[in-house]
Amino acid sequence: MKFKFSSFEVDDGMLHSAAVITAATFSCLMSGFVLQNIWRKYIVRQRIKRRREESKLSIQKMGDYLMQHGLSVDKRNIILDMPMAELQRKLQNGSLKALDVLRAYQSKAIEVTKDLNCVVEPIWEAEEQAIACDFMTGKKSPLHGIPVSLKENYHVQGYDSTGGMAKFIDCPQPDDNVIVKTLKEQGAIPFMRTNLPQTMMVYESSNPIYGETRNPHDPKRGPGGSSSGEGCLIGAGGSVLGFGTDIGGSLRIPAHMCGVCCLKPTVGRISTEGTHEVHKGATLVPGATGPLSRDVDGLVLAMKSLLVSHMFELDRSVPPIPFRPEIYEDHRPLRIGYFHDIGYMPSVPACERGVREVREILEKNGHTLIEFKVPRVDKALELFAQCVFGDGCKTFTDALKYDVVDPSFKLTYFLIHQAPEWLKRVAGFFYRTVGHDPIPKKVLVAAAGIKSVSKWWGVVEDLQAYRKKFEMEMRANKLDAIISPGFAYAAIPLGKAFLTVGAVAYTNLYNVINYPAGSLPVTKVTEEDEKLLENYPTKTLYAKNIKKLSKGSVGLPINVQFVAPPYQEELVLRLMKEVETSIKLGERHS
Ligand SMILES: CCCCCCCCCCCCCCCCCC(=O)NCCO
Repeated sequence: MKFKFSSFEVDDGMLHSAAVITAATFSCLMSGFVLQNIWRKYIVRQRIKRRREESKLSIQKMGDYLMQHGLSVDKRNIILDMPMAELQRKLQNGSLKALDVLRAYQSKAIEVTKDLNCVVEPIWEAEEQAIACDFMTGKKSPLHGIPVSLKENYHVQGYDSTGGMAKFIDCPQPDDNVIVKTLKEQGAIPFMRTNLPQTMMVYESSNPIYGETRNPHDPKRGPGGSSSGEGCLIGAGGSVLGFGTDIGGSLRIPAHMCGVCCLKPTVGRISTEGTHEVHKGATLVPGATGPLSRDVDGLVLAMKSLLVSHMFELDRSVPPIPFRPEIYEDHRPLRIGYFHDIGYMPSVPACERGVREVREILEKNGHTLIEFKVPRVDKALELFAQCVFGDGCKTFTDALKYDVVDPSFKLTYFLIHQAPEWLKRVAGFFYRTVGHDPIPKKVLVAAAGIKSVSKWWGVVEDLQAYRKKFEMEMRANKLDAIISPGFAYAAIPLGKAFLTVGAVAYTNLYNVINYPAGSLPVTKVTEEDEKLLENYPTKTLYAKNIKKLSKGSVGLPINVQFVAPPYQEELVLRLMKEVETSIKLGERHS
């Protein structure tokens, strides 16, 4: 048979050859594509393996070095037991050497990371800096000789900031970030880099490069995240001051689960330049940087030392507001709002008791406590998801292309980041009908992305309206501050955070409204709390999971959050210090 096109004729044979050529080209392209994918994934796996080995080797080398140059156990333990104020005083008056303090903390950090895997690598330049500190004469800077640990996503010259993602291996940072520069200028010695979960958008603690960090109070449980390594290292006594980041609770969740203090400042109060975030462009609910410490004095010292002209000069977007001692040291009685339940899922009995006990302390100290109802938490959660996943999670999926997805991140990655919108809707339907919870659907649909600029502007308006509503509620009650649970529950078994992820509402609320929030350890889970857990209401799927996963948590730390309007960090710290002092006095008298 012959086909006649306008100027030439095509017979069967030609048609057949064309089909064969097309099929061959197509299968070549397909196999090329498949082979390229396999090759890329292979290269990535090799890169991950090499980086992991380098990290282990560097930690081991530091351990070996300390065997020869370390301190005696007694001397080391005396230093490690010092609260921040005493450590600072002794370094200032010269009765402690910076090098001894560094060696004490290096050796403790290397010791605890063997079991807990909280350190990703030591910062080798620390030794040189400590020696320089000890040779210094004249007036000492406030952080003189204080070792500080840094979450891995803080840019440090010469080191990678991977955020647990293979794509960023072998990209050494050209410079220290603004906080690191300011800390060094103030005499601090960055000495360890700490672990985090892959992408940092989960409150788990594992990534394929550096592995899984465990809880210092129960290694079968997670330390929270994403500043997992910081919470764990400080909680285990291997660091006295550290720094992390927080977009939805990543400073406060690990602080709560590991029993340490932290402060998430208002975004803008201190510099956020030079930290690795996957979705830096999502500025409506941006990431905060902030300190974690063993005690409130550590947080105060960190803030005083950072809020100085050096930082304001390095990052001119930061308003030059120095630390205001007049607010921190004020004794004026305050009106403080409190809640135990975000209005979405109740906090477990231990967390509720934590807030109750802090309330009693504050009332005894002369403050007025008023019950506060959080305005529409479903809206806050939806806004959070719209703001951080507004691109339909493309930034996240691009960052993880060819990467190994960590087992602890797989469900989040699949359902929130990768699934097509129809599947998100089906999952949302499941949560609503079987899980008796309408909120996940809103979050999942939000994570499918904002479809137009006008819809995006609508989100901006909604966010502004929600922030105003919150402010008006506080004004209506004439509130100066708020206290609320450190989180919905204490540390749960490793890898299970996704099953309870709605609990993030307890922390990300304060990111959505951009209020400074501190977290303070106030109690531990008791046998009585465990008994009361039996009556924990389990209306939703999340609540059922919380009840199940919270069993066996006696002895785990419980924190309370302290919150104030934007730029009132000093007020937050004042209240935290007041409660910390009262708890210590109470312990001494009991
Ligand atoms: C399956 C749907 C669940 C919907 C309900 C819950 C909302 C979940 C929102 C997504 C989870 C985000 C967790 C964030 C953890 C902390 C992140 C953070 O602060 N990162 C800091 C990065 O520097």
